[in-house]
Amino acid sequence: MPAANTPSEGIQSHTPLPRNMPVCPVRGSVIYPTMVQHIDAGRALSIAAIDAAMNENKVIMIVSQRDKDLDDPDVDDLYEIGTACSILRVRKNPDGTLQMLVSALSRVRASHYSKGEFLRADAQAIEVENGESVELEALSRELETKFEALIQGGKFMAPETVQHIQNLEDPGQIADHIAFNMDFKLEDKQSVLEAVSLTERLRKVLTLLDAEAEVQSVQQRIRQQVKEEIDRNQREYYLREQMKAIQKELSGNEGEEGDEAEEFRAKIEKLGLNADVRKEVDREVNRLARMHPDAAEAGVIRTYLTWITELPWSSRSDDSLDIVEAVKILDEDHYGLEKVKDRVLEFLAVRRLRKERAERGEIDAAEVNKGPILVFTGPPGVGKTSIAQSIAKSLGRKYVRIALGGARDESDIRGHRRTYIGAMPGRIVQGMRTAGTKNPVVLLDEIDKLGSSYQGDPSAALLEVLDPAQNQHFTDHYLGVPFDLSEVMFIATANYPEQIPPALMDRMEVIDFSSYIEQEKLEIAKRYLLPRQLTQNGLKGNQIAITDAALEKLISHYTREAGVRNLEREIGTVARKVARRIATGELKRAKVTDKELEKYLGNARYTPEHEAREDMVGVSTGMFYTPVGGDILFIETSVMPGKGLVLTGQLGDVMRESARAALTYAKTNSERFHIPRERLDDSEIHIHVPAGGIPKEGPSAGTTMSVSLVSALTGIPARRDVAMTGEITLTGRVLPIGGLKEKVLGARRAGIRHIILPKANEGDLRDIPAHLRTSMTFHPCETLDEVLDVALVGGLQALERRGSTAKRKPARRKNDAGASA
Ligand SMILES: Nc1ncnc2c1ncn2[C@@H]1O[C@H](COP(=O)(O)OP(=O)(O)OP(=O)(O)O)[C@@H](O)[C@H]1O
Repeated sequence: MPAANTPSEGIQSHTPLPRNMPVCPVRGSVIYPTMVQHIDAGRALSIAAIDAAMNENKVIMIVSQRDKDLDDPDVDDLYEIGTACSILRVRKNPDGTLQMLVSALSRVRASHYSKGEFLRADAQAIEVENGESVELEALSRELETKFEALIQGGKFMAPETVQHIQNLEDPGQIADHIAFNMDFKLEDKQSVLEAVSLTERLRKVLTLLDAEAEVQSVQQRIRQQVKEEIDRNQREYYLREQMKAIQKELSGNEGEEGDEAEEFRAKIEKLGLNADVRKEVDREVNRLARMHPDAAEAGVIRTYLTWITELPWSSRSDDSLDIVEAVKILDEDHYGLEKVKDRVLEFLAVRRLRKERAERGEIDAAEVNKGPILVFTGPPGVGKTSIAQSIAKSLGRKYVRIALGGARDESDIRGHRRTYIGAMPGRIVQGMRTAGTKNPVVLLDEIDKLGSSYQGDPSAALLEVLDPAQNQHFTDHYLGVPFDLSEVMFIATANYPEQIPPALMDRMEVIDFSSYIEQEKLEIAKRYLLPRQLTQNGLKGNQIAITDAALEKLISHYTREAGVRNLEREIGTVARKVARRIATGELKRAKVTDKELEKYLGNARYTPEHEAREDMVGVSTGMFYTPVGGDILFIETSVMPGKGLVLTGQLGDVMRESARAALTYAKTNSERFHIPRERLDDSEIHIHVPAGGIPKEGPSAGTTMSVSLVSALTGIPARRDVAMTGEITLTGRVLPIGGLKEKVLGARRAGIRHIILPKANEGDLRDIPAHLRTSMTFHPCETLDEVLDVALVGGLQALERRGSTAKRKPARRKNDAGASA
């Protein structure tokens, strides 16, 4: 410890320092011994201190204030360690501020500050410890190397400063100068000043340089990355421009093709594609941009991109789930169909509740659309398609119909891969394009007409379309990227639900539409079809009146259908003809009565089948069902000399088997029915089912055949007012059949009042409108004996009675069908 207050380092080490000196606080910087520096002073407190120092021995303590924002620092705001400086020169600026040039003498520690007009300090020079020389040497070399590396690495420092530092020899000075010139934080600079031991000071500066080097390398890495990115962009831009120029040269036209890719890019930008899809699509655009516009491949890509840009990737319509409104719309567009409407409304109500729960966050949004797919089944023209349209209308959604009839390959649903010439997306994606939103109502029409072939089963692909767990990522082969179908509401239609592939059926809920009876058709015609046809044909309501009788005749004599499609067409024809007569001035208004119908539509096209005129031997009345509705048919049997069973009338295999079963039954019961053995053994039995060229199939004519056969063999006539249906077994049991409702409606239309049906079908009678049910008599039967009891004139008793008379004379026959027997 020196006895006097002698500077321990510095240029004027011989000059003793005063024990008390004025203090000039500085902000944000630290001055180290041996430096010569300009200091600007503007604050009154600094100016006063400088003045005082000049009047004393020109020594002043320069010290940093801890907070550089303080204008008038107090004693506690100053660091304890500062630098004693000798003032070399002071210059007064015109604005009253001072500039002084100081030479830093020594690190000093203030043991006490006092504040008056300015600050003063009792300060003591700090003895610097040199430390071990080898270590010092090592540290000092390391410091020089690090500093140089930093400068080499691009750290900016004025060249003359760098040179000055490199010329210094004293390690302490080197450390000080580096600390002064680098942009270290104030606390770090102060800590270098406060480091009393030289080795500690060097270590501190080394650490700070290390941190600086770290920052520098990160900076460099960032710079490099930015540069590479810019380079790549520039390179791509440059290449693209070159390519455009080359294409322009080759094609001789003004760069349209480059613009084409740009146009696609702009459209794609707006589609809201997810990242994966976007990547794939961008790749195709880039390929297109690189290609000659006339190249065949370019055409393929162009078509692909057009498809992509026209699909609804993110646009959707808002659902309106207002049930009251839905009821209104369904009623407005459709007569009757109460059960169907109820089910549709329930379905909408469930959706609405689910949507509300999803909005409250109680269930996942994806759950809203879950649930069975509705499938509307029933004959053509009963309103399946049009009610689906009304559902879309009431939901405020777009509507598209996708025809599935005849779809035989997987590619019909899923499209062809783009490698095929003329490849196209499948019907689903085509439908989505037509819809233009991602949440339309999609009607999958005729789902029962899906075929299958060696090229894959379309129903498997359809399964994916309808499965909520999979259809979010439905992949069409042509698009090659997933398309989200999860928001679509699918509804299917089918004429024959039993022909829907079972796997699909599992996911569906059947809503059955049955055929209309005459009365319903009349109402639909009056309320919906007629007004619509009038408008379509430019007629006003008062220009034409069609009487109810005319409409009834139209229904019975000009159409034969379960629905009302042909009826509408025929009404349209009448309306058109009337319109023509009005337009030519021939008429002002027309009244169409049933008598006049022929004038407009020509001769009646159908004569409805009516119950037979009388009870006949060998002729029984059956019922059948086709897609156009139910009707009756007659089965005739005649027995003549000869051998074997002859069946005519375009009968299918199953129906032929029914006939054989009926014969076997008759044979096994021949004794009971008093049928002579020789009549069975030496006769040709001919069963004929008339009614033109209509092919007939199915087991349900079993009872009718048996009645016809037994009647022909026994000579007991069958009742004309009884129609029947039912499958039979060899032992004479009666088994259930399908389509009962349609069959009964058909029979009723033909004027029949007694129906024999299998006991097991009794429950189906519920589907028949009550007013029809009460006006008819139903005979549920379990055995053929019961059937014969109802169907034969006189019932089973007649058979037994006949036993006593048969041997004497054959029964009198009333018709020619059995005449030759
Ligand atoms: N109950 C009804 N009320 C009013 N109009 C009806 C009703 N039922 C059917 N129609 C009308 O009959 C026509 C045919 O109906 P639609 O096309 O919906 O039949 P469909 O059952 O879908 O037949 P397909 O199975 O052949 O597709 C439509 O114009 C429809 O508006």
